[in-house]
Amino acid sequence: MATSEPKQQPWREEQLRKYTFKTDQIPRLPCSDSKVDELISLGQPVVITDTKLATPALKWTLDYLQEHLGDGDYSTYESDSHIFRYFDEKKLQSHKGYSPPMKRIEVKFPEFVQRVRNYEPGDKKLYLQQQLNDTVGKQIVVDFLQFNWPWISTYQRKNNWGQLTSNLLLIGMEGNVTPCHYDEQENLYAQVGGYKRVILFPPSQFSCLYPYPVHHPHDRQCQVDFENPDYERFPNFRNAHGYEAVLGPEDVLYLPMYWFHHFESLLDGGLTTSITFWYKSAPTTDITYPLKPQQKMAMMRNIEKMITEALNDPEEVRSFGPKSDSDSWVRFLAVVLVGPFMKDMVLGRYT
Ligand SMILES: CCC[C@@H](CC(=O)O)C(=O)C(=O)O
Ligand SMILES: [Zn+2]
Repeated sequence: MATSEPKQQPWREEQLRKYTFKTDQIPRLPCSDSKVDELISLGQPVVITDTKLATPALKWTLDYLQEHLGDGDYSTYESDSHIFRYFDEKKLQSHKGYSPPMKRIEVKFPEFVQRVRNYEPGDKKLYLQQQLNDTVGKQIVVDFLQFNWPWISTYQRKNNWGQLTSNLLLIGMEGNVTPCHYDEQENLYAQVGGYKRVILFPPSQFSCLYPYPVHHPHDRQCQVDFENPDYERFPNFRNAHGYEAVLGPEDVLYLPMYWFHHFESLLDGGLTTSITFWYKSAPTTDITYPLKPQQKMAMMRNIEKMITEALNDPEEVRSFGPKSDSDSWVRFLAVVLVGPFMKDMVLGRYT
């Protein structure tokens, strides 16, 4: 009997960036496997195959999209490096001195195509991140309506998720990195074109990942530079342990709310196309103790917001450095409540 040839891996190890932490594999299961339902209901990540979730989008090449997307403006980030760290433009107001490392521009799709195709080393890198809305051409609407909505609605219903809030079309250049961060919504992430590596960390590793303070423009984004970790400021990063997978066309990743994630388009892998399906989370019904790590993260966010609003002066909250000699609440809280909850909230983030 012919032995089944091990499936030829369509990418090479050297296409993955090298980091200091160890990782295990994210489970990869066919949608027919009942374990998929179990993992999603437990809020555990899983790569799901054979869903046909966004099959019509497999034909969304640059030429096809250029022909059918219409002449709307497309939100695109340009960066001097391969790093595309999200920033909240509304929070830039209270951080006058801070200039984010990338810029959001609005481009017509043909301009995006032209810049990507004529890219030369040294040019700014581009990452199109556009919400699919009613400005798209009718062929794209036809494709969109043919997504496997019955399948995805099953999970929305089974897990009591709220409404579908948005579908983001992501078109990235090879090597682009969306650095580690968390989101506050459930995400079924459809990989459509090219190969993307995803590295996840559970909410329980909050203390290893040091997200920016809530009022900072990089709220929810990790401060640790994975390519050059500062172990002085972020000693606990040594204990980070990730879960990873390389997503290919038709793979769907269930990315649970509050799970930290890093995405990279493979080196020398060409363009990547992905579509996110973000859902509001299920309402919290019964609070059981001990609290889940994601509930503690939500609590920390509320405390940080409360303190910042109460003090009404981000300077007082920003850091304990010698310059802020004010007897700030955060200093008081961090000294008085040195339990793990406050330590995780404060150390390496406000210190
Ligand atoms: C703007 C969204 C980017 C995406 C990661 C990536 O594909 O680069 C992500 O972080 C998510 O789907 O949550
Ligand atoms: Zn995200």
